[in-house]
Amino acid sequence: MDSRTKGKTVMEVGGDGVAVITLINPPVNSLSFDVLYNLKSNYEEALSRNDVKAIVITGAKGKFSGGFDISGFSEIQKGTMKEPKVGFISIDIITDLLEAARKPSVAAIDGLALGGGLELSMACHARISTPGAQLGLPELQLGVIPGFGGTQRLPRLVGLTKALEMILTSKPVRAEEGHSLGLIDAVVPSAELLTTARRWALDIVERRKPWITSLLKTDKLPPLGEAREILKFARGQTRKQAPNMKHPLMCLDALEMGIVSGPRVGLEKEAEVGSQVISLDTTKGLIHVFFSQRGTVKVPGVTDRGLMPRKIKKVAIIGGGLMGSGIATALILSNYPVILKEVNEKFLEAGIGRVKANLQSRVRKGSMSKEKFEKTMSLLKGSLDYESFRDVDMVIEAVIENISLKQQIFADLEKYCPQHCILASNTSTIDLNKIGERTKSQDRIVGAHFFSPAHVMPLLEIVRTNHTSAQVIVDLLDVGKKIKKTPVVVGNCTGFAVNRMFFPYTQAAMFLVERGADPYLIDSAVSKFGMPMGPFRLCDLVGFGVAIATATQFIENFPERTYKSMIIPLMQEDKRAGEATRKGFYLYDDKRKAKPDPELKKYIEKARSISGANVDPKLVKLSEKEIIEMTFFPVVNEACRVFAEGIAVKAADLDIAAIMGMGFPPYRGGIMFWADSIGSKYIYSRLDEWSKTYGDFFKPCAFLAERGSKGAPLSAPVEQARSRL
Ligand SMILES: CCC[C@H](O)CC(=O)SCCNC(=O)CCNC(=O)[C@H](O)C(C)(C)COP(=O)([O-])OP(=O)([O-])OC[C@H]1O[C@@H](n2cnc3c(N)ncnc32)[C@H](O)[C@@H]1OP(=O)([O-])[O-]
Repeated sequence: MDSRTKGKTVMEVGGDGVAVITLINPPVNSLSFDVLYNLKSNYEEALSRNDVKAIVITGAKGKFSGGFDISGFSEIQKGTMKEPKVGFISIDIITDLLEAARKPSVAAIDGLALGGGLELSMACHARISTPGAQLGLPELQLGVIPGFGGTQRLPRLVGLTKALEMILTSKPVRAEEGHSLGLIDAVVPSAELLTTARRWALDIVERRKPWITSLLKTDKLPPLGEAREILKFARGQTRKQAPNMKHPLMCLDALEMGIVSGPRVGLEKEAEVGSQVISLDTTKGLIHVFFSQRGTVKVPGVTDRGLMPRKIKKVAIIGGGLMGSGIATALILSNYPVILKEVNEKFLEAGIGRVKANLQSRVRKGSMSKEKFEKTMSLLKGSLDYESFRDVDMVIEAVIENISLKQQIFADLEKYCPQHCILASNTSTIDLNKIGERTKSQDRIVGAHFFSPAHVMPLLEIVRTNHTSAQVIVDLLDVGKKIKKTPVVVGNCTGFAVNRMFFPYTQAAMFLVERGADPYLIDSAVSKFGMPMGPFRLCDLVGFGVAIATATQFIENFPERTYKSMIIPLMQEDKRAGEATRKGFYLYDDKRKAKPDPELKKYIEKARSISGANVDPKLVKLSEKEIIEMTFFPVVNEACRVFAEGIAVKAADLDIAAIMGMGFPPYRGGIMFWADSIGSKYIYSRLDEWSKTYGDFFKPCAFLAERGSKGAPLSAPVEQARSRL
């Protein structure tokens, strides 16, 4: 392969008259323009050769194709690549050359056919797949739409309702389901895939199998009136679930056009819309997230040293509380044998009970069988001492945030665990150097910061100190992957990356309320912006105990920029501590439904009188845009500090940390990406102005001041960061 080209296809013509075209573009045989143009010329050759009767398309190394090369979208967005004529790939090549050819084609699908990969296969005249292969159109998840004919062919092959489900949820189906849906013609073992596909192709030539043109099928489509109703419902749902995104509705437009005016017009509409969506801001954000998420496991100086992860055969967890039991659940779900240690029988029983309950809820929902439940639970053993720790490869401490307790635990661990054992702490705020102060094992001490509930939340902050060895990080990255978490490697400091960003967010909200802003309007504006809930609803959910404990750590460590509000402590004093007590910023009914509480005013007024703050008429009447700026620009400011200090190595890691740890909307690309879309100059000027009026909480950090003064992007690499790593 030429080093400048991205992928290719090769064609081999067999003595049976079947030309096998193989897509080759590791690792997932994505359809780059090079692959697509190669495919076109192979196809033209196959059609012109007299010794070719039929064509089979397949992918190299057990994968059909992961779809269009997503980096192509980024290049089109940046203007470094020119988009081909609208419809050139989907109409000229895939429809007019491939599907309308006078020689039949069969797709031989191994492993996966996603996005453009599945679309290419749907233009073939039959599809043979191996068991378990994944088939899907996940384009909406990336902010684009199925643009190689998927909006037209999928409903014609599987019916409108199923096609909408697959497209709108971006979820793939397995080959077996694909077979029952009519998407796949036969499922055969891997070893028989090519021979079956070849034979099938020749059978089509000989008219022993039907020659099906997916685009012209109509039998699975509902009558027009019914189709319109189904689409209307889908639009309503989409508007509700993704109110800030245009591309899903644009995708539905293309789909509807094909049903109402015929597939050719539908294809044209799809091509037109497909080209338009590439430049949407939300699409830019989602594509950035796709690559950033995969980039978190690439840690300079760690993962580029050729280290192989060691096998972790057994894990011990200390503490069976909410976090410890959640972590244990995540591990046994991925087949790691786990020892759960507690201080007494009662706590141990409660911890194991929590793990059980976590799994039972899966059984209740039907996502886990009873047998699997028993098998998974059998991986968990309880313990009251360290004797069983003698052969563990990793320990995760998850006890309460108490430094001396943690120091004692780590000193004990050093005595009982084998020399190679990784000693991890799930602390969310405490300095890891302090935790390991009483050991000589600093090189194997690392933070494994999970988010609650640990078996559900997708993020794992891996915290390294100056002493943590690269091998330990590589090992933990591997565990993270196996338990299906997105790991982000960060440096050691109070709050690490996520909690440091979270803190100014809630503080800004408290500040605004003390100055007269309406908390419910703040929550509503923040939810509309795309957060799963506003800061006040979130405080209620997390509970005021946690909020106060975190605040204490921040006040101690960053006093100069902490806004000290008494609202939460005052409510806590009155035993309203959030959702668990049914009262916090909201009142909660039996079904945990939140409703505003007029009594809240009383606490706000009291807090205001303690802090000496005055109602500020300007802040009482903030627009939604201003609310977003005043709550999120302080977050950007803190993210800049985290980046400048080298706590995060890449700005993109902070984007992922914000999305997966805080719930920042992915279609805004993450905190730094979003900030850059607004511009450092503007953010700096707003914070600077507020800091002059309202104090140091808003004061822009030196990094932001420097970049803001030049209007430079905040996400550009830090040249000489005072790296703590
Ligand atoms: C006009 C166009 C119309 C068309 O309808 C649009 C599309 O098809 S849109 C596309 C619709 N398709 C999709 O949305 C599918 C997107 N992909 C996936 O969902 C998963 O990657 C997949 C399930 C395939 C493999 O999961 P896994 O085994 O956990 O592995 P992994 O996830 O870690 O990825 C390994 C490496 O492959 C890379 N890479 C992967 N796919 C692509 C791609 N299409 N392109 C480029 N690169 C891609 C990925 O970046 C990573 O690179 P690196 O340098 O090693 O970091």
